[in-house]
Amino acid sequence: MSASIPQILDGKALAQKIQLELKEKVATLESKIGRPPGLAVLMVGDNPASAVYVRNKERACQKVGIASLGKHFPGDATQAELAETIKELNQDDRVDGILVQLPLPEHLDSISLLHCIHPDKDADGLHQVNLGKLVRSESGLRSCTPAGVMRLLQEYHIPISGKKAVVIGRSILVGKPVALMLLEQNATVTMAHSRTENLGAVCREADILVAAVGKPEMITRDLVKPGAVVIDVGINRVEGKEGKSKLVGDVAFEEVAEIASYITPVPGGIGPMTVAMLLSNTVESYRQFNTPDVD
Ligand SMILES: Nc1nc2c(c(=O)[nH]1)N[C@@H](CN(C=O)c1ccc(C(=O)N[C@@H](CCC(=O)O)C(=O)O)cc1)CN2
Repeated sequence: MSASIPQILDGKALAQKIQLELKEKVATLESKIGRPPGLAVLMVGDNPASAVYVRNKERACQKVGIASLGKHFPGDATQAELAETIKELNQDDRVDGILVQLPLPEHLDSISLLHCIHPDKDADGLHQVNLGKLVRSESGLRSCTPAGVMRLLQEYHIPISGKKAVVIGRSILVGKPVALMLLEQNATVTMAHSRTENLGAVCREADILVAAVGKPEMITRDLVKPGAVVIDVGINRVEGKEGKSKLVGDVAFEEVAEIASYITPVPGGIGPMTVAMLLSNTVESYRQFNTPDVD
């Protein structure tokens, strides 16, 4: 099946809708709980992209009524300093969600810091307990970008059960959890990566193709089955016209859009959904651990 007019999966619009719903939920819960939900984003150093994402998260928190209780550390902050701060935030009753903005400077061990976060406050869903729950299909906090992908597919009523899904990329942040979430919805999932032989043939099998490789416009038209649903998780800053920088995904959007049935844009696709799912996780922890009798 080929599709000449692909439907754009509008993550920006859906993220705004989710934020409005969360705002109402927070207003209702706050009157019962007596304080707003709190999210602590920990940022280390001055990575310019991270600074943009952290600012986006703080602005989104403000819109929804979540208190931003984050901290910005200098680039030479130590592992012990960060671990200590996370332990304090674990004990802080004003804080419902904690996240460590990635990537961290190279001298820090991100995995062991992620594991310092209490699993109930793990707004990023990257703690081993929450990843383990995902493996078992138990309810728990789910990582934000993969959860955003699934929510977008759900919103557009895209069938998943029985479909062939190919995920390119095997990171803990995106590739592995999104593959598990697609599997949970009964897709037949293949994970492709840098060592995959005949990547083109593997990709062309996909009814749902998720690109999470971090290589600008690597997925070209010849790698996509006509009629496929194409989800672009990549966010790459490249040089555009007149030396100005621009954002592109891992998918060559213009040419792939000619044959896809649905496609996510960059910007405006999965990026805003990541932030929406972070807020949703924070509000869910706030609700769950402060109103055990409220459904
Ligand atoms: N602890 C985490 N670190 C990182 C994550 C994560 O989920 N948890 N993901 C990415 C960055 N990220 C969130 O932190 C993120 C990336 C992009 C966007 C976004 O809204 N993008 C916009 C464009 C924004 C721009 O102008 O650059 C879009 O795609 O429309 C939000 C969050 C790595 N680190």
